[in-house]
Amino acid sequence: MAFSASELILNADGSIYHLNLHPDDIADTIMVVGDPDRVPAISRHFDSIEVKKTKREFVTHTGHLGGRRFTVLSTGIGTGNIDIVLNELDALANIDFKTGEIKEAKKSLDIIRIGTCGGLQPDIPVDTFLLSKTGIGLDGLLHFYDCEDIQNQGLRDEIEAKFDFGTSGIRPYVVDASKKLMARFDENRIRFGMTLTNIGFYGPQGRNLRIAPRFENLVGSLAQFDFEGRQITNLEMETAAIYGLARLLGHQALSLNVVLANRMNGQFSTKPGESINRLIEFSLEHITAS
Ligand SMILES: O=P(O)(O)O[C@H]1O[C@H](CO)[C@@H](O)[C@H]1O
Ligand SMILES: O=c1cc[nH]c(=O)[nH]1
Repeated sequence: MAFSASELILNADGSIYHLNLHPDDIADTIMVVGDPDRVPAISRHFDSIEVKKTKREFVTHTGHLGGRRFTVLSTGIGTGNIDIVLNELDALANIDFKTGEIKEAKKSLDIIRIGTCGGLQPDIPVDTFLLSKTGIGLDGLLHFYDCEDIQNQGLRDEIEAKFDFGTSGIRPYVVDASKKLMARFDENRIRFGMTLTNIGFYGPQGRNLRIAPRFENLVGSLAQFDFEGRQITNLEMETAAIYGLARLLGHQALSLNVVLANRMNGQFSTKPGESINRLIEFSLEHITAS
């Protein structure tokens, strides 16, 4: 049955509502970044750029590099936007916009985040590259979907047992990265870790400028969590939702982040632009290797 106009929303030119893209505008490998300015910082490495489209914070460039087609797309900040981006990317890949029906043969996209984060462990210096083996979401997005079966349930149960979020209603969800994409980064220039995704940058990441966070020493207790020798390494605002929605929709996802803040020793990178450019070059080297 075809989707109604209120569910699969297309613009007058037939493009998808928020991303402003047509199905042909995206490649099968998509790099997602938070900051719209990071899109040209990546596409400047392409041999050619074929598509440039923008709507709100969603900037998309599609082009070729080393004979292969890639898309880079900005999500803006937060998991609310990830809900839009992942659902609309999947619609572009797997719904026929002419008939409004789901295609019989499904396409699986490779979705790779290239982002920034705060580090949680004292021995992970600023400017380190981190690959998220697992995303832990405290933001709640995934609970609006039937998500039990795709979770790392053992780790989720341990987190639920160790952290008491009281009557706040916060319920963690835990999803692993794509093993296929992770295998491309098996080398010692990037550290593998567990990433905690939350709904904000200040209180939800335990920062206290002028409003005291509800949970005292959230960052300290997250840093001390240990599950079979694995620790929570970093905090940011998208990874767990990307992992969860990608898995639910049948796509492969991986998140790579550079540490800009070390929350344990109070440091912030003195060269954030340079660090993110280094992560871009490192990521492209691996993403474009066949
Ligand atoms: O640099 P990006 O990719 O935006 O990622 C991080 O930076 C933003 C906060 O400053 C959040 O989106 C967080 O996840
Ligand atoms: O501390 C930080 C740094 C970058 N991005 C985040 O979400 N948190």
